[in-house]
Amino acid sequence: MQTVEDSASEQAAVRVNRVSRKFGKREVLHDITLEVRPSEVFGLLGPSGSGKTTLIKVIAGLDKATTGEVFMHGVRMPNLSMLGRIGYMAQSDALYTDLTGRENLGFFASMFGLSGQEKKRRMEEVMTLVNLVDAMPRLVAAYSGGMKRRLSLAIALLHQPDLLILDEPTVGIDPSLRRTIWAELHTLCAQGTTIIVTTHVMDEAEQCHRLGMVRDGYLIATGTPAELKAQTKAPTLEEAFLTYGGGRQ
Ligand SMILES: Nc1ncnc2c1ncn2[C@@H]1O[C@H](COP(=O)(O)OP(=O)(O)OP(=O)(O)O)[C@@H](O)[C@H]1O
Repeated sequence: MQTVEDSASEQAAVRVNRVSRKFGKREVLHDITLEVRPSEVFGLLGPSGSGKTTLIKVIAGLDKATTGEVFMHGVRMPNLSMLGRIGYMAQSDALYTDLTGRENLGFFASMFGLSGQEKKRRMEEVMTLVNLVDAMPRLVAAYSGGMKRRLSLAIALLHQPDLLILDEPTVGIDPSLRRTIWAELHTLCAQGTTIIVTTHVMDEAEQCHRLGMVRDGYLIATGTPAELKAQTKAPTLEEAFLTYGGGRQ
């Protein structure tokens, strides 16, 4: 049976409804409600330790809210078929370092149910995207930090997810490749992918369609970068953040 909440959530790619998360007695997410619209890049902006990773883990179904709920296209999460439509890239790379890049990709591609020509084609496509084709035969142990990030991103994209959740995807990646990756995120978005990305870098936050500002486990503001600056009369997002967070009188 559908509840009123469920039907309201159908408009949103993701709806987070009054989510709190406690670790022991300590609450690190406080009553968070937000909506991510289909085909937008939604950024979660906040300093280290503010709760961004915890929130996206709850959204991705990797962690459970203590109270509250998450819906994806109106379906209450976690839901097995919806989980298969999510691509998740964690902050620390979950890679097999004693395998090559190609072997890592092949392993995850098989896990996602890809096989034959399609598997080969997708592996080439995602590695071209992150500029790692030449490194495919090399052991991941010999990759730099940035290369591992790019391989992790390639893996998250393999099964063409509807919802891509990226935890600080461009840490350790040089500015020119960072631009390429952001351009690709916008292309994916234009093709219908919804993207949630965490960042504490202001110039990346500027590239998101909408932002949720997170501080000390509270969602302190949501809006487009332009709206957030206009509402606070701040020239930069950083100043807007400080204004919302109570850092400026
Ligand atoms: N498994 C856990 N057990 C206890 N506390 C935790 C756990 N995971 C996260 N926390 C705490 O929750 C708070 C939010 O952490 P979280 O990793 O979500 O922040 P973040 O904004 O993603 O930070 P960063 O940008 O450094 O990753 C922190 O105070 C952290 O210590």
